Amino acid sequence: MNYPDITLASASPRRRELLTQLGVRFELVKADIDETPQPNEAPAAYVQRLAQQKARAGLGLCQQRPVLGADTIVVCDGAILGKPTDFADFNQTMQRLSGRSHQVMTAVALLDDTRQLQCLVSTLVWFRPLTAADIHSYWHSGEPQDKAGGYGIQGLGGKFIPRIDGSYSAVVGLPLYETDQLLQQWQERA
Ligand SMILES: Cc1cn([C@H]2C[C@H](O)[C@@H](COP(=O)(O)OP(=O)(O)OP(=O)(O)O)O2)c(=O)[nH]c1=O
Repeated sequence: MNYPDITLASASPRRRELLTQLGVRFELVKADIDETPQPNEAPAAYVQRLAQQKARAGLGLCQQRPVLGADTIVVCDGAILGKPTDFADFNQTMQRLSGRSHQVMTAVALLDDTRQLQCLVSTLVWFRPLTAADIHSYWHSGEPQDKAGGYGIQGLGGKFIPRIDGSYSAVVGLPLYETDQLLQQWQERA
């Protein structure tokens, strides 16, 4: 595939692996941004703003390549469930997700000084009912700590998930189909 060479503005090993899976040639920069939601900011607006800000922050650090930034959030009843701050926070999140469905939103932004392309992918994820023992042992596995919503579908967390409706790779952190489309669109209009 004829993709542009890009910069990935991300510290996430999952995003790196998914982009490699597509066969994209990229360099890495780490874009540190403030992830605080604005007052009354809707989840879809928030996740798109963060993806753009990560890409923008990367622009200053790269050598004239388009920069890709992405953000993933877990949304339940309109509330954004971020990375767990401690066990109490994680426990609350798991109680909320237990035995029902929620949304995972991933936004991707691809930009340089003159152009910007972006997409938003929303996936429904179902959790089976969780016991207190499930929640404790999952926390102590060490997996939830750096993950939006406190779980990883690609890891141990997958055993709680009987079904999804949408994009598996988007839940992990970077939607393969939509990212391919963005990169192709970028190249076509280069
Ligand atoms: C829901 C879910 C999230 N996640 C991950 C994807 C993201 O890496 C992380 C969400 O946090 P993000 O803030 O989107 O990303 P990040 O901080 O890991 O990386 P960066 O901002 O540098 O690109 O949670 C999974 O790995 N599996 C899952 O099932």
